[in-house]
Amino acid sequence: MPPILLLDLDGTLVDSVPDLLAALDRLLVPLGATPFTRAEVTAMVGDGVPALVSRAFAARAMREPPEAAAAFLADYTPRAAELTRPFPGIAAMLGALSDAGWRLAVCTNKPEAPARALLGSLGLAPHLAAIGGGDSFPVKKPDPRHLLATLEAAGGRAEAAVMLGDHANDIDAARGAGIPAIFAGWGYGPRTMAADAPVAETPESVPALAGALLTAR
Ligand SMILES: O=C(O)COP(=O)(O)O
Ligand SMILES: [Mg+2]
Repeated sequence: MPPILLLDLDGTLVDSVPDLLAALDRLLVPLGATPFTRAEVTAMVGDGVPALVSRAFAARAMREPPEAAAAFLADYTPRAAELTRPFPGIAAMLGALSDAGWRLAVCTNKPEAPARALLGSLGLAPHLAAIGGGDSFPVKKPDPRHLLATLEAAGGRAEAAVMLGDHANDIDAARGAGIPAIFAGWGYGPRTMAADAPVAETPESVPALAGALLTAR
């Protein structure tokens, strides 16, 4: 059984805020909202698309139409990779982990369709044994069962797994699943979200840190 690294997507593998911001502007500006800033949207990411859309309407003190999240998703999904790119060092990190014998899987609160579209467009999908989206299972992070279901889909076991993420949802889900976590210091979450998890300052430092967490178990 190879070790498996569970990877968060938004704010960990990719800088997706530019496309999320553009899609929010396409939805809300025609309704009268002022455009969003990067800092605003960065703070709204982490709990999936319905939460993102609700937070955006709330931030502009606007009533959210019932079909808003579905409209956002229909527009965003085919355009999720227009401005979104992997953070510097991510491709090399995935290559180094594969070379070191790690199996890789994405566990994201982003819905599965845009997650797959994005990972495919950016050429990252071939590295992955599974993609567990925010709507792939009945639960999502911080529920530990989202990690465990993704692990099962990837053919991994919690005893040989490590989680890498940039949000309290990632750290809490990993703790609940009994899986050691690494906090992505380059991502969107403030450092306080790391809680007691070790912080990787760069993707380059992840393979050694993940290896140390695995052998420390
Ligand atoms: O879509 C979100 O809000 C967060 O996605 P993530 O779990 O990949 O960070
Ligand atoms: Mg994230």
